Amino acid sequence: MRAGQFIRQVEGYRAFVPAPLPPDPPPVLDAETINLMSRADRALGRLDGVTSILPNPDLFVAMFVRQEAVLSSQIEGTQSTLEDVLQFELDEKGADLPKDVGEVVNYVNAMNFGLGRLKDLPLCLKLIREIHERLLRGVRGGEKTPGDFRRSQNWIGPAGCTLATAAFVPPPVHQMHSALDNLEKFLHDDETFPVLIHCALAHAQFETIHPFIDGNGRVGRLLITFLLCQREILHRPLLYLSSFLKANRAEYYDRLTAIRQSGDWEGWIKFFLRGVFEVSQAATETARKILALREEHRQRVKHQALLDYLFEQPLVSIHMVQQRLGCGFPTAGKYVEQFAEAGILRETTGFQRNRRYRYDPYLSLFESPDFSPFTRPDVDEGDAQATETEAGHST
Ligand SMILES: Nc1ncnc2c1ncn2[C@@H]1O[C@H](COP(=O)(O)OP(=O)(O)OP(=O)(O)O)[C@@H](O)[C@H]1O
Repeated sequence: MRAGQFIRQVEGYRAFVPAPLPPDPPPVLDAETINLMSRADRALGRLDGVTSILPNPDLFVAMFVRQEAVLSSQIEGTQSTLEDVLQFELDEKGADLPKDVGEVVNYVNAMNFGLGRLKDLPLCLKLIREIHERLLRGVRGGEKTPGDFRRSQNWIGPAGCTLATAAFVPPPVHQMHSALDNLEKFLHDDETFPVLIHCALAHAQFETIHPFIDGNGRVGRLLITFLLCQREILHRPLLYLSSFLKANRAEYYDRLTAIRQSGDWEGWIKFFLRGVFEVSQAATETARKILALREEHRQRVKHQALLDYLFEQPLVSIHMVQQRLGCGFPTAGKYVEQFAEAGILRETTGFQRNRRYRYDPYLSLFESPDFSPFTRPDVDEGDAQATETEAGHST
């Protein structure tokens, strides 16, 4: 078959062994696909463009990465919010924080680590393992050999299913290694396909290989962003598909399944391109709103360095402001008070000491439905039940 073969194992179950990439015959790029690709390319270009005109783009990337990390961990129904993550960064001892906030913080660290490594290492299996190690260190799945490819058979399916009843059994370990070697070669091939098709193929193949006991979804999504940055399509890591994949989870899983069952690479590619377009549009819109907000608030306050800092860290204490601005505590307190009077900061504790302030207008941009506009009434948590999967592994 075009995408690979289901091979019966001596134990009785059937594992899927993917065919090497690129697909043979290659994906048919019909008129619809070419249109979708052109729309997605343009939207990505606009996103890259809008960030390049921001006075200090790195300030904004940080919020996108945090938001992505929250959404990414919520794909498996975890509970962190963006505010939890910011709170954690403010004070690691926050008592009421959900346990999985560590998972989100790891995601941010893994993203930054990977981007740093890409400066001197191509996207390869070694780097993928290093990213996985950082992603799972001390969190959900952390007991499952962070940084190591699996040494046993795993499977995907409804909670409690077995190898025999799994929705999907990835390749056995031996074939997994050959498939990974082929994927690595494919990652280095920047000539055969337009970059977005290349990303679509690489992501799906990675999920099919499922080379880790846990964390395959998170690493597979990071792969897309890393590929786009490495190929300099994006100059900053500003495309995150988690919100789209979460909102369309049932279709996402069905499209991956259709590649294996009927070799339908084309359907997957269209779905992926639609995601890139929608996510890029939404991110561009948010970047524009942030830019407008910044301009508006620049008029209201004198201390621009503090304003810049708030775009990076929208929950602050006076102590943090003092450290960042390198001024005395009373001076920092005075600036913060001015920002509160200007309606930019809001005190959240009600205490006299150890006060915390929140940059409400900025955070609300990330909380608004426009930021993740993909949730549809027909694709909610309940709806995903039929196809929701959980990875398992033999011991
Ligand atoms: N039927 C399926 N066929 C192929 N891949 C699937 C299927 N169902 C789920 N997947 C992939 O497996 C991923 C989940 O794998 P795993 O649990 O190892 O990753 P995770 O990072 O822990 O979870 P998540 O992606 O939910 O955050 C999904 O994100 C999806 O990419």
